[in-house]
Amino acid sequence: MIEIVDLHKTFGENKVLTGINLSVPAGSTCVILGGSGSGKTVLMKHMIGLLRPDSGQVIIDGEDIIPMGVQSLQRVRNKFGMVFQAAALFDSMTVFENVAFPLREHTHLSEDELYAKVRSKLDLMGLKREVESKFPSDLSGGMRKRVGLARAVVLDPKIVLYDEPTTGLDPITTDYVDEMILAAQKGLGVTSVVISHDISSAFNVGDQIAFLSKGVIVAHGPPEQLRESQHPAVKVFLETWFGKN
Ligand SMILES: Nc1ncnc2c1ncn2[C@@H]1O[C@H](COP(=O)(O)OP(=O)(O)OP(=O)(O)O)[C@@H](O)[C@H]1O
Repeated sequence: MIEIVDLHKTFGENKVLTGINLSVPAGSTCVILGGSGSGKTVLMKHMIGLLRPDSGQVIIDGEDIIPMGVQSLQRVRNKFGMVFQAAALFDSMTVFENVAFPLREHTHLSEDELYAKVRSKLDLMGLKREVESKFPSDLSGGMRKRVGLARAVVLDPKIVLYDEPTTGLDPITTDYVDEMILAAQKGLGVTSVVISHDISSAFNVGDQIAFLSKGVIVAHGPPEQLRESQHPAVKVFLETWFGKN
């Protein structure tokens, strides 16, 4: 579903990506793990065409998006749902209207159809009817995340990108969010890319983990395989978690 081929990106003197190769099969969840400033967000922005590389290819669902013009790029972007670190909900809208917003913008569904669609996504995220009329400020951080995720999948995207979905959350809420990511994968069959520096969460949700260090992916594979990696950057990073257990 996503194929990154020899991707390079430099900002001034700062060589951020120096030959990224990554393949994310349809229906799988790939976690991109790496330290602060290692280029995770820059890599994700290339996947939706928000940044243009110096060289390399970004192939989404069989199409290289790099040479694309604005219209074609927009068509490909419609295949994506995004979940940001801050849930980025509209504070002045109810939960229902937040989740309905992309449908009102991009479809011509009747109110009944729209309600059914919103309800099915809220169900998927375990959000009950009484939550629909609440405002984001009335919800806990974990609930806001779930509403954000319901909104991200309401247009039935093929791919969902999560930018540090568990940063700043307590361990129980983090587990909740992990479950929601898995629910979206299993319930909707989406392909997911999760940017994280949360090792526990990465091992919970990832079919594949790609470890980014100094502009390249130095280890990539199922979680158990990553744990065995002998790459020094991976070892040091994982020891901060597994070393304590
Ligand atoms: N638009 C930009 N212009 C110039 N430099 C940028 C730009 N975007 C990112 N960078 C630089 O690219 C590097 C990688 O940044 P990026 O945000 O991808 O890191 P990250 O791995 O997501 O880190 P974190 O986990 O802290 O969010 C940093 O040195 C950052 O300063």
